[in-house]
Amino acid sequence: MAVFTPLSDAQVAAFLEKFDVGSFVSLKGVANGTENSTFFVTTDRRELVLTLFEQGEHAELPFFVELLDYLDEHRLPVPGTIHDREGIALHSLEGKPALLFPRLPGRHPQAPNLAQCHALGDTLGRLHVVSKRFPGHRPNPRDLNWLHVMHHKVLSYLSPADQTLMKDEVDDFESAFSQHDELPQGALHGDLFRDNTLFEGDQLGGIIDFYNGCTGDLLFDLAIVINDWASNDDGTLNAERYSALLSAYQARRPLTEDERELWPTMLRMTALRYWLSRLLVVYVDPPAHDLTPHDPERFRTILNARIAHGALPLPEVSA
Ligand SMILES: Nc1ncnc2c1ncn2[C@@H]1O[C@H](COP(=O)(O)OP(=O)(O)OP(=O)(O)O)[C@@H](O)[C@H]1O
Ligand SMILES: N[C@@H](CCO)C(=O)O
Repeated sequence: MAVFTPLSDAQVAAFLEKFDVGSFVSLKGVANGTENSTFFVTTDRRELVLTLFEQGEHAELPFFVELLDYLDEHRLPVPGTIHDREGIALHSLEGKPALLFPRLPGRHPQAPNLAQCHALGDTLGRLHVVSKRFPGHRPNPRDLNWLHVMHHKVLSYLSPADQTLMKDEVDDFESAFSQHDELPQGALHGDLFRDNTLFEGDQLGGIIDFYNGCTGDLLFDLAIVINDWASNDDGTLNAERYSALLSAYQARRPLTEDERELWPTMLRMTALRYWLSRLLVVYVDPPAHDLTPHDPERFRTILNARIAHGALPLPEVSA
């Protein structure tokens, strides 16, 4: 149950009075989610989501508000924050930072079909086109520097073969990236897994959970998406989902020559990023709550598959 800070109906009813969203009708804690307390709130006018921030750098919340509002203004399907009557989005409730959002329609796809992959590729391409001009700045906290520093913390928990695998990969990434100029930059979602999207049928109703949002290599975001959305159970790439997603993405933003060259490396680097972050949660910095952590093995499998088979060819960009 991902409600770490319970709220009463009366508290939420009083909170809503600051906003022009109608009167409180009901409140329901949201069971999924692992980081923040999330509630579905119904008023006599609309459906809302109330999020209390339980962890992380609260100083970074204004960045997330600006990013969500910027993307919402550019007609991306994201929950732009709801501002109160004085224009303020970020509030405090029960001593925790609090944000109010529209509730977006849809469900997380477990096994995305090709139309859903196409829809996600198209929207991510549009998002990256507009996010290049986003004025905010938050360096990617899970970039190669982070991998370099943090992988040392988990080595002692790994088999000798996995230690070698992880060290060799980080060396390879450093060597590959040092041979290229800076890749195209912009704002990233930073964690665009299936469970951070909402679909109604084949229609993408929303992209949520921007709390890994940052600025950096756009290719990093795309590689995270491909590893989660287009991997088979054995970690190999699923050619149909891969092609549907990347064709749609590249119709909006064709990859540059440097990005095409670094693509197989970026797929491996983002696989290792999740292998490592999940290992850190299991061994080094377990959360206070008892929710089951995500399985690190999944991303070791994906990494090994990328090493064994490389990336599939990128689809041709139609002129
Ligand atoms: N704007 C929204 N519209 C509809 N549903 C939402 C919205 N925001 C959050 N949710 C629902 O609440 C759940 C938890 O939200 P969120 O992913 O932001 O929480 P979290 O604790 O950061 O979780 P995670 O483990 O994914 O990091 C989502 O899986 C989704 O079902
Ligand atoms: N999407 C992340 C968890 C949330 O950051 C993972 O699958 O490890």
